[in-house]
Amino acid sequence: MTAVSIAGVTKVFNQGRPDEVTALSDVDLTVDSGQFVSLIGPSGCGKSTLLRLIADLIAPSSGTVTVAGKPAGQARRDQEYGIAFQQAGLFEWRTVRRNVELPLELRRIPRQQRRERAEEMLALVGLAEFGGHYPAQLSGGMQQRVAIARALAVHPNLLLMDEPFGALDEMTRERLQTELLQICATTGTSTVFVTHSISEAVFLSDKVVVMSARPGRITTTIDVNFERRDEATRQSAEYFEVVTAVRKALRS
Ligand SMILES: Nc1ncnc2c1ncn2[C@@H]1O[C@H](COP(=O)(O)OP(=O)(O)OP(=O)(O)O)[C@@H](O)[C@H]1O
Repeated sequence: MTAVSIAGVTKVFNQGRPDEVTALSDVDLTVDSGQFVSLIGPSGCGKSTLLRLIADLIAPSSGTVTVAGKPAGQARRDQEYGIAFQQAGLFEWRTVRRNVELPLELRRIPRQQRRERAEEMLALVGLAEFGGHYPAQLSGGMQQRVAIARALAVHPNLLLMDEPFGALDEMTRERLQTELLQICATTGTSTVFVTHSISEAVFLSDKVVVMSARPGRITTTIDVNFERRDEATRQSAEYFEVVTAVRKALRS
């Protein structure tokens, strides 16, 4: 089963105006079910634009975007995906639990069921004790975990993440990477993950998609087949080999 299929997609902003920008040109990408795919490339190469097209927050100028076998707009209406961005984007006046419940409220899920699902998701991200806290009482890493719990609350088949760990220190970031992999393995969620970090992309992904700027294109796709992904992986020769391959692809 294919989670995301992008075929011949071009995105031009401000078409026909002096400030016209071709953000993406003729992009093809397939994300298989359960696969973890990272998008990496220089600033302005269209990573966020590609993610926003998958989420149907913007429409392509040409080409097609299919999510879970449906046109992207239908997939959005059916809430086939969850989104987490660099800023956790929590509502300060809502408790952690009620932040996680929000997408369920929007779906008109009954209160009891909402509460149970929120507790389940908070346990999954290791925050079972913090449901009654307010976001300001949590560290940045904990807030990011709440955002992930919220994105997963509707049990989406697809998770879209735009530099979700960008604002975190290195140690917290590595811990959350490991947690995210465990969550994806437990839930079978497919993930499209935007990052600037080569090491993060390599550690997390089944496939690293390298992009170039002006116009944004996919230049190289690197498959990653580690048997395990743990602290030892980060020290292994095969890990450094893939890191080097991605770095070379980014340079060329
Ligand atoms: N709404 C918009 N209107 C006009 N131009 C836009 C819009 N959104 C993005 N762009 C342009 O499209 C190009 C790609 O932007 P995008 O944000 O996708 O890049 P990115 O790879 O995610 O960058 P970064 O790594 O810096 O976050 C850039 O040149 C940007 O200026």
